[in-house]
Amino acid sequence: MENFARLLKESWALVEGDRERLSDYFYARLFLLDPDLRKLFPVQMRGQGDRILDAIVAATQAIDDPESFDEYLRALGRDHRKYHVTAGSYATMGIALLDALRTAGGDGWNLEYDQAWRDAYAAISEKMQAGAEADENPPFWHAEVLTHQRYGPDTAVLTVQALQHPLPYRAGQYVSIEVPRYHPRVWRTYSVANAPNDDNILEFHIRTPGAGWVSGALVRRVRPGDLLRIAAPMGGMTLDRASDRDILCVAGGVGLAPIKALVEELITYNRTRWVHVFYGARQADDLYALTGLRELVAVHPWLSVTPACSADPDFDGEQGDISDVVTRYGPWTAHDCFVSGSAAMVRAALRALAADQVPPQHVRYDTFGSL
Ligand SMILES: NC(=O)C1=CN([C@@H]2O[C@H](COP(=O)(O)OP(=O)(O)OC[C@H]3O[C@@H](n4cnc5c(N)ncnc54)[C@H](O)[C@@H]3O)[C@@H](O)[C@H]2O)C=CC1
Repeated sequence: MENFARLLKESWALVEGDRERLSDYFYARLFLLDPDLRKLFPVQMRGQGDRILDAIVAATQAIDDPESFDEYLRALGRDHRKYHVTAGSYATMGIALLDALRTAGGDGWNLEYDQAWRDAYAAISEKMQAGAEADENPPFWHAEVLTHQRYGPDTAVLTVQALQHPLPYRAGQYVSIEVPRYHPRVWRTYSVANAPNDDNILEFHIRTPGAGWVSGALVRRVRPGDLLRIAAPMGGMTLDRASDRDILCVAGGVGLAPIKALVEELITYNRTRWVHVFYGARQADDLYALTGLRELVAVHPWLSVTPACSADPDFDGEQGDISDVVTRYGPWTAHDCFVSGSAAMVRAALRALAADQVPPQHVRYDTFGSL
């Protein structure tokens, strides 16, 4: 296993510097092998396009962590049902991937690398297909936008109702969303911001300072009554109900979404665990969810919320990056910890918790594949 993981990492180092070229080769080869697959993908591929390749690469890099690997891949397989991929498409993707790696790797590529990727892809696609086959839910849900609230130019909170079938998920998980009216076949992942409920209503917090295709449409264009599509829930940032440790939550910006869902789940049963939420944003105006959190603090004695601003000297509260603020309140050694935000923020928070000697198995986070 060690040698296998080493070969994958070594060979990836050879090609990762030019991911764009790898991606171009992969899709060119894929559509040449099976032109029918082209219609499953967005019109515009580059940059904004599909992320299948990213997902495969993230999985191969995680292969030395078999436990998370298994559930991650099964969930990815369930999620990929939204593309209507068949066993045949998995095989074609494998051929395209190997061809692309060989071409991008050039003279540095060798037979050992080839075999390692072939084996890795076989293991990955087998688990993905097993996950997909075992799933009794539809490949995606149609969902109607019920409410849409803007907070400043870049942020929106929306609620949607999944139609026709219940959408089972756990607090802390994320789903991918398509806005067919504006960007057909482009899917992006977002954490669900509320706990599961009988009405099949899901809340999402979206922020995008740039144009961001799906996020841009969700913040600026979508209106109540519009239809979205939502694929299978994924992610392991969920509560361990058997644990009696107190809880630390660290959220940066709209990374608050899954944390809010976890707090809502705790409201349904928690009486004994102290829950500390650290909520960071750049400016006070970006703390869009603070009022709602304070309302919860007022009625749940076990809950505390500490907001902080990293670029607002006038803010009457904690100053600095949220990871530094958390450190000031530690140690967190005996807590279950949940971290959610940008990849850089998650990295900083993980470093802070490691310095506090928090055992890694007590820390949960989802990075959607990129840390
Ligand atoms: N499950 C998850 O992990 C989720 C993650 N997200 C991600 O959260 C991010 C939120 O973005 P915005 O709302 O624009 O927030 P942002 O990027 O403005 O960051 C908010 C706060 O996070 C902290 N932070 C940011 N970069 C940091 C760094 N390098 N080191 C230490 N602390 C840092 C600071 O306290 C900052 O004020 C997005 O990247 C989004 O994809 C969003 C939802 C769920």
